Parts: sequence; C-alpha cells; structure tokens
Amino acid sequence: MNVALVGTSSFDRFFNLAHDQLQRRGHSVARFLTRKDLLAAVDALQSLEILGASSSFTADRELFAKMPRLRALVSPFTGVEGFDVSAATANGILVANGQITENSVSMAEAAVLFTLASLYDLHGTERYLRENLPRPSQVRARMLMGKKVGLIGFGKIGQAIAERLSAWGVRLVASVRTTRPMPAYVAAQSLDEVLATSDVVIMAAALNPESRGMLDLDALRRMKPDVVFVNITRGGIVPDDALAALAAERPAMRIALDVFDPEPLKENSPLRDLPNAILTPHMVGHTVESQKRLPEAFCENLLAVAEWRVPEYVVNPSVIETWLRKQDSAQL
Ligand SMILES: NC(=O)C1=CN([C@@H]2O[C@H](COP(=O)(O)OP(=O)(O)OC[C@H]3O[C@@H](n4cnc5c(N)ncnc54)[C@H](O)[C@@H]3O)[C@@H](O)[C@H]2O)C=CC1
Ligand SMILES: O=C(O)C(=O)COP(=O)(O)O
Repeated sequence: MNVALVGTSSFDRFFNLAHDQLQRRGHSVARFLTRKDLLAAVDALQSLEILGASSSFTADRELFAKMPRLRALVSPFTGVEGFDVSAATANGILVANGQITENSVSMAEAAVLFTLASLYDLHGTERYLRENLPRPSQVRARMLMGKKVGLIGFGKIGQAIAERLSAWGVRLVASVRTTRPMPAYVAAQSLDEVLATSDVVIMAAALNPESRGMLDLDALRRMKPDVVFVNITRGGIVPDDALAALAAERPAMRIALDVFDPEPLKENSPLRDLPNAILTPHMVGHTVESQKRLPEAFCENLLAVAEWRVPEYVVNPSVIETWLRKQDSAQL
C-alpha cells in the first residue's frame, strides 16, 4: 500500500510509530511537511492510497480529484473539520479518527473540572494566597447541585459529560440536531431553550460548516447573566471576540475555554484580561493516558485500512459498504 503522512515535526510521535509499523508490514510510506509539498509530488499523488493528517490539513474535492486511488483518510485526533467528509464519502473514501475512549473521557472530565472550577471561582480564590492578600469576606463560590446544565451537541464527549454529571444532582438538557433516544437523565431541548434557561452551558459540538460561528453575540446574549460557559471542543463555533465582549460586560458570567479561533490565542486577545475567565491552551483534556493511547490508535487505524479491515473509529460509517466493494474491484 502507498501511504503518505502529512504534518510538521509536532506529529513525530504519531508519524514515527506509524512509519515503523507500516514499513514493517511491507507498506511504502512517504512523509510531507505540508499540503503544498504533497501537491507538488505529482507522480506520488497518482498512486497514493492512504493519507494520514490532522484536522489542520485541508482534504477537499480538489485533493481527492488529484488522488484517484485514495481509499482512506486517517486523523490522529477527533476533530476532522479540515476534511470535507461529504466529499470523501461521495468518493468512497473512508475517514477514521482518534475518537478513543481515553480521549472522550479525558475531555468529559476536563469539562466537569472547568464547570466546578468556574462555579467555585477556583482561580479567583487561589489568587489571594499567591498575591498575599487577606482572605476576602465575600463568598463567590456557587454549588453545582440543583443547577441546570445545558449541553450543546451530544456526541461521544457530550454523552460522557452527561453520564458523569448525572450523579451530581443537576438537571441535564442537551441541544441535538436529530431526534434520537436519549438517556433517561437527559432531556432534549432546542438550542434557544438551552441557552436561555441553563445555569451552565457546555459546548460539546463538532466544528463543521453548519456550526461555525453558530453562537454569535446575539445568541450568547440570550444566556443568563451569571451563566457559566464552557468550551472544550472548537473555538470556531463561538467567536472569541463576542465571548470576550459579553464576559467583560457581565462580571457575574464565568467562562472557561480550552479552544480559540485562531490558535494559539492572539497575544492581544481581550480574553486574556478577563478576571472571570479560565483559559487553557488546547490541552485541558490532554492526559497522560489519552496521549499514550492516541498514537497506538492512529497506527491501528492505518494498519486496518491498509489491510481493507474496517477500523474501530470511523467518522463516515455510511461509506463502509461502498468501501468494502472497492476492495473487491481493487483485488480483481
Ligand atoms: N480540546 C481538545 O483537546 C479536544 C477537542 N475535541 C473536539 O470535540 C469535538 C466533539 O468530539 P466528540 O464528541 O468525540 O465527537 P462526536 O462526533 O461524537 O460528536 C460531535 C457532536 O456534535 C454535534 N454537532 C455537530 N454540529 C452541530 C450543530 N450545528 N449543532 C449541534 N450539535 C452539533 C453532532 O451531532 C455530534 O453529536 C470534536 O469534533 C473535536 O473538535 C475532541 C477531542 C479533544
Ligand atoms: O482530538 C482533537 O480533536 C483535539 O483537539 C486534540 O487536540 P490536539 O489536536 O492534539 O491539539
């Protein structure tokens, strides 16, 4: 099989392992730093069958047209917003990702951590000792018990958050795009209702053309003045400037963000000055356990598609039937 891995040295821990394992099984592996480098390798494009790249890589119709033999796109991570998944599906290309349990659960634990740290004003309170200030007389911590927690998006991470919070005495609601069976402890509600009535709003949706910019300033203004707003999925869903403006205008609001648009967060971003914000550089849910498992899962996905086996983490399962038929024609 001809495999290309595209990404800078920050992907070495994924790509070195994959390179090793694929080569040991007789596959040919080429490494490119950028999409531009890949596109410049015109001859290689014709014969490439598998592409490994992260969500910052653009895999679109133009690319697929240049890679007539491409059968699978594999990302080391969960988000695939750089991939045109519909076009991949239309071309019979299977998309696999790193949606491993360790990753979803770490992210869910991080969302719970952000929620509690915000409600209990952990970072504001901790400052008193670090700055050698007298203990404040005013209590700012608020309980989670009895609050309404609204999830936007109810995929693997959203469900893991709800499962964990179901033991905390909260009322759980989720805004979902399609009707589906929900666990007994979560009620489906419209996005407007979730925004207007929740004490805690947690963004758990994927970034895609539909969700990009979904929560603009008007939408955010519908939230309660003292809402806790958490985003651990993708910054592009909520414009940073809108969030910063609202949190500056509403001191009782608390926000906790792991993701921004663009990343890294701009040096002069107004978010950095907000006392009511917790900010982490896209790593609050990266744990020792998930970071150990991700490169292994990336290799397992690559080896599976190289051997025409359906990998464990498929983003576009509707393609599987066509994809398996491709195998029959490839082997004729
Ligand atoms: N900060 C980090 O380190 C990490 C971030 N992520 C991000 O979290 C996202 C979600 O991960 P999973 O839950 O595993 O993915 P998933 O694919 O299981 O769930 C995504 C959910 O988003 C929903 N969704 C998509 N567009 C929507 C819209 N317009 N309105 C409402 N819901 C919408 C989908 O219906 C689906 O339920 C990933 O796409 C990734 O971008 C994932 C892992 C780590
Ligand atoms: O799994 C995902 O989508 C992630 O966001 C992982 O974060 P990273 O891309 O490793 O910075």
